[in-house]
Amino acid sequence: MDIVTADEMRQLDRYTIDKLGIPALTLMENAGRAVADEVIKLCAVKSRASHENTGGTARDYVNPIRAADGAERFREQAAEEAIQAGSRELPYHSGGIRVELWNDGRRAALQREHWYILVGKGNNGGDGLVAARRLADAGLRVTVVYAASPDTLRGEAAAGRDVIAALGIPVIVYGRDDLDLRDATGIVDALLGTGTQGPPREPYASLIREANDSGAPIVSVDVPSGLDTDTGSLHEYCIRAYVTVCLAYLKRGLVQYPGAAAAGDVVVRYIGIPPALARECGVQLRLLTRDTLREALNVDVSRSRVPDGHKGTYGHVLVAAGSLRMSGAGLLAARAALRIGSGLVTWAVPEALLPHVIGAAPELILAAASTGRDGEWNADSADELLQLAQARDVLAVGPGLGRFTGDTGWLRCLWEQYEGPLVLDADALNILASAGPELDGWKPRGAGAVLTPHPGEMARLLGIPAAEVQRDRIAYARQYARTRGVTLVLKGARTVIACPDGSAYVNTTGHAGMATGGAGDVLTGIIAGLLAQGLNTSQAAAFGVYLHGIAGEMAARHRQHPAAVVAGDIIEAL
Ligand SMILES: NC(=O)C1=CN([C@@H]2O[C@H](COP(=O)(O)OP(=O)(O)OC[C@H]3O[C@@H](n4cnc5c(N)ncnc54)[C@H](O)[C@@H]3O)[C@@H](O)[C@H]2O)[C@@H](O)CC1
Ligand SMILES: [K+]
Repeated sequence: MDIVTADEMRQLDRYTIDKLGIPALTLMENAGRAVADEVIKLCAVKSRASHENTGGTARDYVNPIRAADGAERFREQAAEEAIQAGSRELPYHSGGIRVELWNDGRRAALQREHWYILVGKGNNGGDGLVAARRLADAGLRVTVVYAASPDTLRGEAAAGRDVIAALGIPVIVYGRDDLDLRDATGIVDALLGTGTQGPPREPYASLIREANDSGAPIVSVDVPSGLDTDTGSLHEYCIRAYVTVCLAYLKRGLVQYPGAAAAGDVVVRYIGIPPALARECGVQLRLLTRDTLREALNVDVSRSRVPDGHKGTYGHVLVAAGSLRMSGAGLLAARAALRIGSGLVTWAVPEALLPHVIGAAPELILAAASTGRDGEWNADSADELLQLAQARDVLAVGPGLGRFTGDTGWLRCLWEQYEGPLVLDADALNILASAGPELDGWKPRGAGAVLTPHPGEMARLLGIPAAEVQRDRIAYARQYARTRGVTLVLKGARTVIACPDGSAYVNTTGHAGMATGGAGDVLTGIIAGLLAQGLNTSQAAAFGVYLHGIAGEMAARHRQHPAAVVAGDIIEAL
């Protein structure tokens, strides 16, 4: 699934209308139909909820986990339906008549619904007007609320306005007529879409506040009004949607927090814009799903092993991590590299640490590196590590490393002289950050490097505040990956994987329970282990992040609560 900016969406709209000749009105009709479909589905959930459990809300019946990885689940569900629809078994051949209008049983429930359709003056409002008409046809009570005088609507939206008037659907003009949303059983937010410029101005801001305060479930058209479509940050006034019906392609703001939370469940609907168009037009950002891994990244997600393989077939990882005070970080990374299927894993530690870790994981090969002051790492160990690394397929550096005198030169030596792929995490990233502009003089790496910063480390790498990184995670991750020629994994909810060629992926697996000490060290080990098994840096980073999240989900099920998950559980779930 492709993810676009508002600007890219406008270009794709224009191309579809001007070059392919699909009329704008057709796109708008499809968009409005998609919105009306979701409203009717929501009404069905609500009526089932009140039937099954008086006092329950619709929210109780929608699995909240869907919000976290909803897009993929929805897609899988759609695929299942498509397979069923394509079944070769013919359902009947009686020559009977099937009437596919609104079925009467459902109509009775729908007649109890009163939905307010909040309409802005652009095309987002136009989509809302189509939805209003279709919902009225389905039997719902519908009131259209214009944010601005209906005379200001133009083009297709104006055509929608005229149909609403001709049908006699009740209309309120905000500011001119009284609005009371207390009897709303639901609200469609068609105020602002991808054409939004800056924070919502009046009267949009007040309408957004009133809609949120009403407590009625809100279905947003395309994006919640008040969301920054390109970054996922929220303006002061922003709709809190129950469902967002996103049109044609996912928008960036819907897949990054806090926008992802404001959007509720996101449903992406086809409206007539060819799905392949985004990629043909150069869009390089995708949601990370099994399909993406298979099709865009060419990853064998079934992880098949050759029947006559031996441990050499699956690679040898060298992990340089852990110190006297933080030996566990190195152990977690090394164990994860084993559990993901590496043939062999060597864990290198300062000599002083070695006696303490013997036997910690009998499957590991241990190697001693020369020890510095207080038993920590020493800059002299670079040559020893290079020696060890020569016979190994990947070098992972950083978890629990600590800082030491001469560490910049030490890391530069590994960066420039080790010929295999590198994975850098934690203190290795802090060393990079402190190298500052000196980095420009480091030789580019042939075999590539994967950097796995959390927002704080990313902020240090860029020399900007962490809050600024979080404001536009996708842009910062891509910019760094391109300029430094590395694969960058920006961790956090909805991890971003940015590749040196400009392509990038947004992950949806995992959960907030994985915000626990050592989870990042496990990810480092997973990525290193996948590299050792022959994946390239983009494949290993993307597949590693995806699997790490799935393992976290499995661990949460096993522990019966996300908060109970610890890093070691993620390794066991692998
Ligand atoms: N042909 C197309 O371009 C299609 C567009 N579609 C819909 O159209 C939307 C984009 O439509 P538009 O480009 O007309 O833009 P919008 O409908 O998102 O909003 C633009 C309108 O809002 C006003 N506005 C912008 N920023 C504002 C702010 N901060 N406060 C108050 N008012 C503000 C502008 O003056 C303009 O009138 C999409 O999100 C989608 O819902 C769909 O109908 C599919 C086809
Ligand atoms: K909207």
